[in-house]
Amino acid sequence: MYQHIQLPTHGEKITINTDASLNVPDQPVIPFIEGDGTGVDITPVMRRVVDAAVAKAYGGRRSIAWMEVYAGEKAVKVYGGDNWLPDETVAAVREYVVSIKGPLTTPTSGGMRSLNVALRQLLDLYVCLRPVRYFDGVPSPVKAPEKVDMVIFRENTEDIYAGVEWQAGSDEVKKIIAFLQGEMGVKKIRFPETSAIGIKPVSVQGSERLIRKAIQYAIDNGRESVTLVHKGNIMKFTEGGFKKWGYELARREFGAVEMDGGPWCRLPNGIVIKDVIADAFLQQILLRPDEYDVIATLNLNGDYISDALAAEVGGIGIAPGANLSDSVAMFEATHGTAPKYAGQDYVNPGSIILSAEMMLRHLGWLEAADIITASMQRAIAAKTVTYDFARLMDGATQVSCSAFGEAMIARM
Ligand SMILES: NC(=O)C1=CN([C@@H]2O[C@H](COP(=O)(O)OP(=O)(O)OC[C@H]3O[C@@H](n4cnc5c(N)ncnc54)[C@H](OP(=O)(O)O)[C@@H]3O)[C@@H](O)[C@H]2O)C=CC1
Ligand SMILES: O=C(O)CCC(=O)C(=O)O
Ligand SMILES: [Mg+2]
Repeated sequence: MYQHIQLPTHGEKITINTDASLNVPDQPVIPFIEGDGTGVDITPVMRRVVDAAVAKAYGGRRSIAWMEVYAGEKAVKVYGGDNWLPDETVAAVREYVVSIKGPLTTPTSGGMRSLNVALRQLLDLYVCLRPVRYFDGVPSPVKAPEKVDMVIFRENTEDIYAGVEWQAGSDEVKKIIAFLQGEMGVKKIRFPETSAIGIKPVSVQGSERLIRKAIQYAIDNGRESVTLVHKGNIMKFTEGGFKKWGYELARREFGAVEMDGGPWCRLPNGIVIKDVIADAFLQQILLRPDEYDVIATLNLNGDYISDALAAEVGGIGIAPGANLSDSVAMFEATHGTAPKYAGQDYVNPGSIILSAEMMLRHLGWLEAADIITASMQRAIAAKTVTYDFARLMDGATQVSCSAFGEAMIARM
C-alpha cells in the first residue's frame, strides 16, 4: 500500500516471464513522473497522444491505466520536507516494470545530486538507449541529415557521472590528495591545495553488459556496425579498458574475427565492430555520419553525443530515450526541464512522445507506436510545428505544445 500514490481504478500489472519477456495485460498500469519545469507542459500532451494512438489502434480493447508517481519538485510538494525521490516512487517503478518520466531539475552547483542519475543507479538501469533518426522536413543545420541514423547505447551507471567527487578545500579532498600523493606516488595534481577531485569508476562488468546489449541490438535489428566510442588514448585504463573489453567480448561471445590485423573485427553475420576516439567521432558525425550505426559508449561521452546527434536531426525537442535494466524500463526525453519555458505550453513535446513510442514498442504494441510516428511525420510535413522547428522553417505555422499534440491526434 502506498502513502500518496493513487492506484488507478482499473488496470493490471505488467509482469516478467521466466525468459525475461514481458507479460503485458490489455490495460497495463504505467507509472509516470510528470517532471519539473516543462514537464507540466509535455507530459500531459504525451499522455493524450498515447491514449489517442492506442484507442485508434485497438478500438477500446487496449488502454493504458496511468498512475502518477512523484519525483523532483512535485514530490516535495506532495510528501513535504526534503523528499525529492520518495522510496515508494522507486518501489512502484520497480514493481510495475515499465514507466515513463518527464525531465527533473539538477542544480548546477551545490545542492542535491541528479535525481535522474539516482533513479538509474537505484534501479540499475544500465542502458541508456537513444535512437537518433531523421524525420523528413525537420529543419537541420547539416546538409544531409537523412544520413544520420544511429542508435546510442550509453552506459548509465558508472564513469565520472556516478558522482563520486569531493569539494575543493574539504577535509575529504585533503585526505584523498594526501593518499594519492603519499601512498600512490601521484605527482600530477597541478594545484593540490585548491583541487576538487572526482573519481571515474569503469568496470569490466559494467562495460561488458552495455556492449553486449549494443551488439545484440545490432544483430537483432540487422544493423551494419557497432562503434565503441572512447577516449582511451588519454584515459587508458577506464576509457581504454572499455574499448579493450568490448573487442574481447565481441570475439569471445559473438565469434568476431579480427579484420586486417585488428583491432576492428567482424561478426559471422558481417556486422563490423570498430572503435573511434571520442573527439574524432564528434567531427566525423558531422562530416561522414553514414559511417556510424550502433554506438556503444561510456556515460559522459554518451551524454554529450546524445545532444550533439540530436542537433543534427532537429534538436533535443524530438530526441527520445529509454533507461533499461534487465527487467525494468523507464522511458524519458533526452532534454532537460528547459526552465525558461516552464508552464507556458510552448516547447516541443516530441521528445517525450517519441519516448512513449519506444515504450509502446517495448510493450509489443507496434500498431499504436506506428500511428505515433506516422502522425508526427504528417504534422511536421504540414509544417505545423512548435517554436524550435518554426524558427528554422520557411512557411511554418507555429503552434503551442498542446496544439502540436492535437495536430498529431488529428492526423492519426
Ligand atoms: N533527463 C533529465 O531529466 C535531464 C534533466 N536536465 C536538467 O534540466 C535542467 C535544465 O538543463 P539545460 O541544460 O537548460 O538543458 P535543457 O535540455 O533543459 O534545455 C536546453 C535547451 O534545449 C532546448 N530544449 C529543451 N527542451 C526542449 C523542448 N522540449 N522543445 C524544444 N527545445 C527544447 C531549448 O533551447 P532554446 O533555448 O534554443 O529554445 C533549451 O533552452 C537542469 O537542471 C538539468 O540538470 C538536463 C538534461 C536531462
Ligand atoms: O540529470 C541531469 O540533470 C542531466 C542528465 C542528462 O543530461 C542526461 O541524462 O542526458
Ligand atoms: Mg544530457
